[in-house]
Amino acid sequence: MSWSEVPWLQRNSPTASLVRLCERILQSDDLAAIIVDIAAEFGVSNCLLAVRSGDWKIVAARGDWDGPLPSSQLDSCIDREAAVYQRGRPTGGTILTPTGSRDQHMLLLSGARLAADQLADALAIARVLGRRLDQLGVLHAAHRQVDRLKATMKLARKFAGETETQRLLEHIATDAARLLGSDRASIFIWDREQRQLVACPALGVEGGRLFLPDNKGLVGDVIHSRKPVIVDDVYADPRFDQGVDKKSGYKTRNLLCVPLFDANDECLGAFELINKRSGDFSAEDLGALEDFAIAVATAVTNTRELENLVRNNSQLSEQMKRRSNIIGESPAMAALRGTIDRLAMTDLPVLILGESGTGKEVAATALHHQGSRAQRPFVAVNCAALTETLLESELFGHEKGAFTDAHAMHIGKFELAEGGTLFLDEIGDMTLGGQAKLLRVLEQKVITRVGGTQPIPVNVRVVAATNAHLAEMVREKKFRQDLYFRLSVVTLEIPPLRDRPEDILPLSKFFLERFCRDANRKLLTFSPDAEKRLQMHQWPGNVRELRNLMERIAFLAQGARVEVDDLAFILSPKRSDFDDLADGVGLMEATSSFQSEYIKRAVKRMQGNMSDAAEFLGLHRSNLYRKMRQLGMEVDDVKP
Ligand SMILES: Nc1ncnc2c1ncn2[C@@H]1O[C@H](COP(=O)(O)OP(=O)(O)OP(=O)(O)O)[C@@H](O)[C@H]1O
Repeated sequence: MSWSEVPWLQRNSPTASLVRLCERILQSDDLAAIIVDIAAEFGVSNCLLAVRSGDWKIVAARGDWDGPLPSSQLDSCIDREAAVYQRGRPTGGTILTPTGSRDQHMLLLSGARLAADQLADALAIARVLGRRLDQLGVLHAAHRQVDRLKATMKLARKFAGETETQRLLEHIATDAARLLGSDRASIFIWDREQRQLVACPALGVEGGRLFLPDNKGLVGDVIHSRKPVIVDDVYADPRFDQGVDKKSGYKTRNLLCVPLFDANDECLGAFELINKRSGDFSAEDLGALEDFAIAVATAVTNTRELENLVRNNSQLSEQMKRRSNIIGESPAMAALRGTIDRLAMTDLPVLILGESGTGKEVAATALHHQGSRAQRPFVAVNCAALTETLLESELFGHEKGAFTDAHAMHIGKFELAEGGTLFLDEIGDMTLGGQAKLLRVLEQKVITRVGGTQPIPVNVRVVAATNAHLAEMVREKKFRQDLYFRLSVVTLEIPPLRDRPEDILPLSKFFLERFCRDANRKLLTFSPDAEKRLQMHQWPGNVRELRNLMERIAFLAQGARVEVDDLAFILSPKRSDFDDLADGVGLMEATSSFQSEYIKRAVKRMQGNMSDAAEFLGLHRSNLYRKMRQLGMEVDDVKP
């Protein structure tokens, strides 16, 4: 049997047209058309669909309802779930019937020929209409949710491009208020350390930011309970903090507030909408704001991380810049600074030579920071610390699976230094195989990761350094001549500290100040004897030794002034000045030897000025000459 053969639908069946009407109602989503259809079926001039939303409101109508809606009768029908027939209105009979919809709709029919026996039919049709209204409600809510999610996704993409938290929060607030039909929106970021909430943007408040204690108000409640709130009348809610309205001069009526969670489910703060443009906030608004909050939390976390990175990066480069200050008053250091000034803006390869600890890396960082590559990375590699295979993967990187331990792809130092400077320290320790590979990259300016095939172009300035005698190594064929020429287009030579005594005190004071700051103590000074002692030391470990000594003094010295005893304890004669004295000599001979050496250094420090040297040694000038004669020394022996 087909549907059209069902007896209820046959022409002579009293129910046929009602069943057909039910069918049309259940298929239509046009409420106005449904109401017209119902009016026609019942032969009435007026047909109304009304909803109880606070007061009664007309949703759809056919004809004009004469007079106000009979609110109390409608209330009574809904509450009793009963339909009524009334006679006596000027237009004839009236039927009021509940639809049974979730949102409490009533169907009203009125017409001259409307009879009491149509009540049952009207109630049945109203129930079918009620079902359809519920279905349409769900459908419309789903459509609205899809639209909102689309809009949220679009905004999330926009937020993802934002790099500053403050600007991001302002965009979010404006977009959220617009999307959810409310007057204002605010985001509260929870500063747990300070136990406060930072509201942003806080419109009407100077600076656009408002600081509130985190245990007050509805927002305080939301972040601690981790649950959202909807409040229809905030002034009737004891949790509401009226102080905010007083500060901003804005009157809050109702609000919706949801917590913001990051990916680890940590509460970041709260998101609040204030004053819905029409009516109160609904459960649907809550769902929408919660969806929106997910995108907001992700965007806020990302921007904050980015800001931290940028801050750390600029702190680091500031730190690097400070570290690249070349301290020293000797002519050698003045010349070095001048050469670096001239070289910094070029891309010429530079080879820095000097004993260990003389400041070769400091010179390399100064070259980087004073040049056009300063905003790009400075990457240092210690070539001595790496075997040939490791060096290759360290410099050029490797692809995943390139060798047994290559569990993941690894970016090499050349790629990391892109646009910046690569500092190859201890270049003299690189194997000949490593040198060949490095030379090829320097010539072609292209690298290939170990295990890879793709050539990757690199734009890197190379600065190399060594404490080895590279030219000698070239002669001995331990270092490739072609690489030597490529690296040493310009050579900077940093003299050992013992050959630039003018730098000892400025460096000592510079480091002592830095380490006193680190040790959180008042700046220490040197006694005149301590200064002399520092200047007489040979500094075999160069500036690094001096730096380490100052660090220990800053943390260990007990008085407010560094005395010679503080140094005697650290600058043990065994370790330095006396190393070069012959072993196994008698005390007299050793003493004479020490005195000769000491006098020689004093004269050298004073650049050959015998009066200054005598003063430095605490002797009268004539006594100095006498002493020298006693020791068998000639003036020409000691003059530099
Ligand atoms: N002229 C200088 N001004 C300020 N600090 C310096 C100076 N020279 C060296 N230093 C400091 O001394 C220490 C050693 O310097 P650096 O590492 O540059 O020496 P290096 O010659 O590269 O040593 P190595 O050959 O052992 O690598 C560092 O802490 C550095 O900051």
